[in-house]
Amino acid sequence: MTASLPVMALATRTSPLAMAQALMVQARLAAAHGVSDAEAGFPILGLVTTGDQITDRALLDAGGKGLFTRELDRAQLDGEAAFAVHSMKDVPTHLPDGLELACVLEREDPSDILLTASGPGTLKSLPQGALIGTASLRRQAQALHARPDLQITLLRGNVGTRLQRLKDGPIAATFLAKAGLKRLGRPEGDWPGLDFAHSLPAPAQGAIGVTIRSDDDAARVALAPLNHAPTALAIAAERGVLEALDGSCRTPLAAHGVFEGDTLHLTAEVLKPDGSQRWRMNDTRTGIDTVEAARAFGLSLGEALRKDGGAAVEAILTGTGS
Ligand SMILES: NCc1[nH]cc(CCC(=O)O)c1CC(=O)O
Repeated sequence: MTASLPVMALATRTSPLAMAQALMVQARLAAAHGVSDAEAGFPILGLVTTGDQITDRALLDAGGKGLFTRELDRAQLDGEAAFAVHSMKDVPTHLPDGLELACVLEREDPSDILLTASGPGTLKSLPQGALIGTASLRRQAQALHARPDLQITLLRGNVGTRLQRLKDGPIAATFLAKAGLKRLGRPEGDWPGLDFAHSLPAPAQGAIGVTIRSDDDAARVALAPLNHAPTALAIAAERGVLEALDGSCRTPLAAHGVFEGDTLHLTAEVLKPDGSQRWRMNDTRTGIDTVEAARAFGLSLGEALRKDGGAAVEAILTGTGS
């Protein structure tokens, strides 16, 4: 490379996890293009998003999609940043006009872990009636499906805050994505992940993506060596499930895709928020090699699940169910 590469900024949220992820992308860009001063070639632009400023209520009550992405989108469209680095789990299925997903890094372990003050927990190991802190409808519903005796309360905040809350009581446990803990270099990142039988991850959990402006060919070319095709295809399928089943982030749903050889295995699930019912389906496809084909696979599995769930699932999707 490429003394000719223009300086291209990376927009990111300012949370410790978002910053760690932006630094990963920055380092990989610098390595891929032989840039010795990564921060000079690919400076990081930290932005506070609407979602970051909401701490006192469940995100689902805050309204609107893309609470964690809007300000990053704007920075890209305004030309302040060539790239925005995202946890793909937080990115709405439809990007704003003028932006596109240009690269997805190889996925980290997508599983959830159950954090307790005394170490790794499992849904089975929790005491009768234990109080779980979470802001995630999916995790709430999955926990209650496995353990109807559990109690749920709202808990948000970074890992340190949450650990302190667990120590203070009365909250016994909280769920976190293993990928985030690993990227923060926390020892809990090496704890065993929860079994997908009860704790199927959110669509795209564990995957980092980078968006660009659709007209920015230099940015697209710069990112190409960072893309991991099996991850990009797996999360496109998972996000297809999301697209078929949810417009609102108010649906407890999970999806996981993984390749075995050239066969993509996809599992999708919807639950009642109170965990009293769960619908799960899986399917496989061979030879999927475009994001469009992967999305179509996900859409079809999501639609099949929707059909299978009938009026009960429809009531959950429209928010009229319990
Ligand atoms: N909802 C916030 C969020 N978005 C992405 C991650 C973790 C990292 C990832 O999934 O890539 C987290 C934290 C968590 O759920 O524990």
